[in-house]
Amino acid sequence: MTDKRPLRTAIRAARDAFAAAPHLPIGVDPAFEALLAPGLVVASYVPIGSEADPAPLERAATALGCRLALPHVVDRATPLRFLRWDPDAALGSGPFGLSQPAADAEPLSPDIVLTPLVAFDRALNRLGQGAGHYDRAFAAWPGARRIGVAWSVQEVAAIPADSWDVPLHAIATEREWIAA
Ligand SMILES: Nc1nc2c(c(=O)[nH]1)N(C=O)[C@@H](CNc1ccc(C(=O)N[C@@H](CCC(=O)O)C(=O)O)cc1)CN2
Ligand SMILES: Nc1ncnc2c1ncn2[C@@H]1O[C@H](COP(=O)(O)OP(=O)(O)OP(=O)(O)O)[C@@H](O)[C@H]1O
Repeated sequence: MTDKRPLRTAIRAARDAFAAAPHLPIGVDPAFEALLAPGLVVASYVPIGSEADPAPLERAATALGCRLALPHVVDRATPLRFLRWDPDAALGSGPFGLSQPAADAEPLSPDIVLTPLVAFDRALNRLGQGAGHYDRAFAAWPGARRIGVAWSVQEVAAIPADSWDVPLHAIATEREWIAA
């Protein structure tokens, strides 16, 4: 397996520089809206640092009657859970600087997973934080649509993929919707 750490370091730096300058928000493509329907569970995330902000996609989802969930993590080793998120409810603080619902919020099974990432390629491979939280969630909910959310500068020529890496169905950036 290739060492993914140098790539993470380089792309995090590019992401920090991008986010520090004026930029467009993440776009809401009609192909994303076409996935939405009343009652579906859309798992989103609260960005940390310079991560892409999925808020425009969350607004599209709630406008079309979807319910929102957020990941809840305990530590690197424990699989994440998706817990119900009422956008009016206060969030607590979790590990890694995360904001997340209280541990006793209702667990939900996601239909669509808005997925944070460090780097992506045009073959829809994704590189994450290295804890395997999303790779394990994708294995646990194979029926969910996996939508990466990223700034365009996070694109690389090719992600070194491992056997457990699960490709995304599409990626939303501030410039384009990338799908197979
Ligand atoms: N916003 C957000 N929420 C998320 C994730 C994520 O990547 N982004 N996760 C994705 O799995 C899960 C949390 N898992 C995480 C696992 C490891 C690290 C981590 O090692 N962070 C680095 C700093 C990263 C940076 O500088 O950008 C660290 O703490 O050293 C973060 C989150 C669920 N929620
Ligand atoms: N389905 C799985 N079941 C158990 N462990 C897994 C699974 N998928 C990945 N892992 C473990 O997670 C660890 C991290 O993997 P990797 O470096 O590919 O994470 P990543 O691409 O940064 O993704 P993530 O955002 O999901 O953390 C690896 O040690 C791997 O063994």
